[in-house]
Amino acid sequence: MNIAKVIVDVPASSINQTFDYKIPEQFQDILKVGMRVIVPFGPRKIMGFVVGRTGESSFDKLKNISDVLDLTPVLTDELIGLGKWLANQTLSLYITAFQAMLPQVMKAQYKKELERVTDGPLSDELESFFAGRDFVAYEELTGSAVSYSQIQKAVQDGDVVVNYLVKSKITKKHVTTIAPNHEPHLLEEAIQDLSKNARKQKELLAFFIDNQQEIEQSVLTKKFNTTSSTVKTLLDKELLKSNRKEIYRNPYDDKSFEQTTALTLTEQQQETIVPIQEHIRDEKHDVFLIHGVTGSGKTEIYLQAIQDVIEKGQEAIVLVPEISLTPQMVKRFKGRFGSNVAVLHSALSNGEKYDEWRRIHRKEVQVVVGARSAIFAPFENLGILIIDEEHENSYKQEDQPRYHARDVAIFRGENHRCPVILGSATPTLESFARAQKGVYKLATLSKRTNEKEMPKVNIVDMRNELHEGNRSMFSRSLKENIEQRIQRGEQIVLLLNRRGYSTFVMCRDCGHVNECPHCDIALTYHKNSSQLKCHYCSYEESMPTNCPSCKSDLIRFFGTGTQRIEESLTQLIPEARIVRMDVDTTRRKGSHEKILNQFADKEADILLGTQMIAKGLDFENVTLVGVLTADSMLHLPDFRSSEKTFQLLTQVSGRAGRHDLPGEVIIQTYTPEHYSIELASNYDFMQFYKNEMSTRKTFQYPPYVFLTLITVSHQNHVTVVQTAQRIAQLLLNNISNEETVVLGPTPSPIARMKDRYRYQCMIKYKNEPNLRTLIRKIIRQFDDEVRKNDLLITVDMQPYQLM
Ligand SMILES: Nc1ncnc2c1ncn2[C@@H]1O[C@H](COP(=O)(O)OP(=O)(O)OP(=O)(O)O)[C@@H](O)[C@H]1O
Ligand SMILES: [Zn+2]
Ligand SMILES: [Zn+2]
Repeated sequence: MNIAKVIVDVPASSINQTFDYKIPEQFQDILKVGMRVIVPFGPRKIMGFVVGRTGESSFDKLKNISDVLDLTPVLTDELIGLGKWLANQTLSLYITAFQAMLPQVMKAQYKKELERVTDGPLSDELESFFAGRDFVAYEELTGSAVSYSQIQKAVQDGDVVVNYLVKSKITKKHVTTIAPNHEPHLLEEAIQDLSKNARKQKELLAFFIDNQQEIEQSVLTKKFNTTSSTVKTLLDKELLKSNRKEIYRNPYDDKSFEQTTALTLTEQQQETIVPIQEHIRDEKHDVFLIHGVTGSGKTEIYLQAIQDVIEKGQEAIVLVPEISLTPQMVKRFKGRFGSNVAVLHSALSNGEKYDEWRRIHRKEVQVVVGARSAIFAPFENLGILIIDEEHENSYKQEDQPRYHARDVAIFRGENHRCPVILGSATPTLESFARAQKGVYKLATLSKRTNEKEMPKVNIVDMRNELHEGNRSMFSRSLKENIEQRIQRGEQIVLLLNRRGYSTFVMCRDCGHVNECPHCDIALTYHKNSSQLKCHYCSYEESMPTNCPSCKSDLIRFFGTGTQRIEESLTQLIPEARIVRMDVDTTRRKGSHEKILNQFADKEADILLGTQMIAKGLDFENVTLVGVLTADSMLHLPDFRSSEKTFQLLTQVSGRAGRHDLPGEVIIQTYTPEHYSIELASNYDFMQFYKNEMSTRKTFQYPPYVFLTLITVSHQNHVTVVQTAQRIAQLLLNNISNEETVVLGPTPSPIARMKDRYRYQCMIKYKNEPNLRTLIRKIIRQFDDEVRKNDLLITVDMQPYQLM
């Protein structure tokens, strides 16, 4: 078995297969499947994953593995299988799938360097380039006096060689600790011997006479307001000793979480958890959909099911949407399971993510709570997988591999023979339809745990407000209610539904709109910097004073940003204390938490924000929720826009009256008669489900059909159109079912992005078993153009973002 099968780090479909390498003598005992290795590939050395070992190969003249990067496998057998499945499901490359399962820092970095291998003289330019060094980074060539042809010649002559290096980015964090090296009485003597001037040295020694334990060097120097050189002097004299050790970057101080214990479950919770517990006990797989209203105690069910799993010695993965990975959610898991929990989300630094991953990899924790990619946690004995807020779009990755975490969870649940739990107050139509058919097991929690009524929802028709002369963003009723709550010392959550909205700049005379020169989209106005920015390609320009088209100075910005709402709210209700939460105010690390703490400490009356305030938050003093414009999302070119509106309104309403004080919700809208708004105000999920299902049936959208989206992009408009047409034709000629529909090619909703034109084809089908094979075959025909001509073809087997 001295041959390794390796998936190499070359992202090209022609290389998407295993390559055989000989395992040299010195690695034969240590090399295991799932480890990363360095292998020669053409003239280069690159990273690869070992996915198998074998005794024979159909190739002779195998090259040797150059080096082994890991001491223990980073991919388990299960994850290797999962990676292959994922690549096939999403039509991506094996290497891309494997890399998606590991922390970012484990991706290899490649570097080229030039090495001087002759002692003899080189040309003058080369001598001064090497300047006495044997190795020089390849990048230094640019800007030097040496031409590429000179280098080429030196390489041909054998004077210089090009080395290809594989570097791993991984950094481990170390701390240095200091401890006394002698008994206290000896330190006492040492103090006597020190010169008068060595005041700091004496202080340090005196400290260690009383404290025999080790202390971090940085803590020590800070405590005595001194530098590391003082410490070094004492180390040199061997009075103190130092120790360097590796530590984990732990973004959470586990001790600071108040411990909680299991609550006595309500009757509905009990009915829900029993079958889940049976599945855990019997090691049986099934998917459970918990449809539970906001505040019905879904999280408590997760916690108690996980407790069972832990006691069995097994492991649990919990996915929560990125934006609800708030300190509140983390607190609930850390509060119950303490340091047995690893947390993975995007606000962590790459180093922190890597350290959390290693705690999982080394089996130092049994629970991981995280965003989408935490579904790949390298546990080997899973007892449960949970996806909270299963309707959230962030579970779908919008980049290769374009997977949905729900599918991965179910795949792993089958592997490990354990239950998968999907929870939501507003399940997706897809999941709910499966539960109705009995594919998933449905559990319903219709009541809040405290038996409180759901907050009453009032709809305000903003057209009436306009008729009666109120042109502000705030209806009279919302204004009065806000004032009343402030007087009572209660708090308010205000949601600005900003999707599909932006603050764009338009000329009032000629209607000119400032657009990005590289993308087909209006620029967004940013007040702080007085800049216009593109949200797709980060192009910027300063706010013009005159219209670029007609020179009029009546150029103004339109639309509604949270910042503007805050300003007009302050004018309207001067006594209101407002905290704002949106992408601008939460960019810095920790700011999210700071804003929420401020609000929890009642330093503000109003929490004003975008989607990110709609879920997960639980503040007992919030008695009013206001939605400023419920319909801004309804008219987007997306068949899910009604569903998303219903979900958002239901979620945000759930923030009110969660505790003793009764809650109320005010929804402002221009289309009060729309069923998703009306039914959300009655918390009528079932009716919404029925209405929406019949719409989907009429227009043939999921869950009645499957969709596949193929997008083509290129700088040249003609190339894009022709390629898209050819793809559409090939699809039409080869599909097997006459019910299958190929739509397009049509320009994508954003028809140009970053100077690239975009066209798309949509395939709607019920039964097309060979579609993946067919698409792979079609795309392979464009391989050359993709490689040489910078053509881009992307396939999404389960599109969510139709923009
Ligand atoms: N059995 C119980 N007895 C008493 N209180 C409970 C019980 N279960 C949950 N709670 C409390 O009820 C509140 C709501 O529960 P939880 O947050 O678990 O609900 P949820 O369904 O996850 O809510 P949401 O979907 O709105 O986030 C929490 O404050 C929780 O501590
Ligand atoms: Zn103009
Ligand atoms: Zn742009």
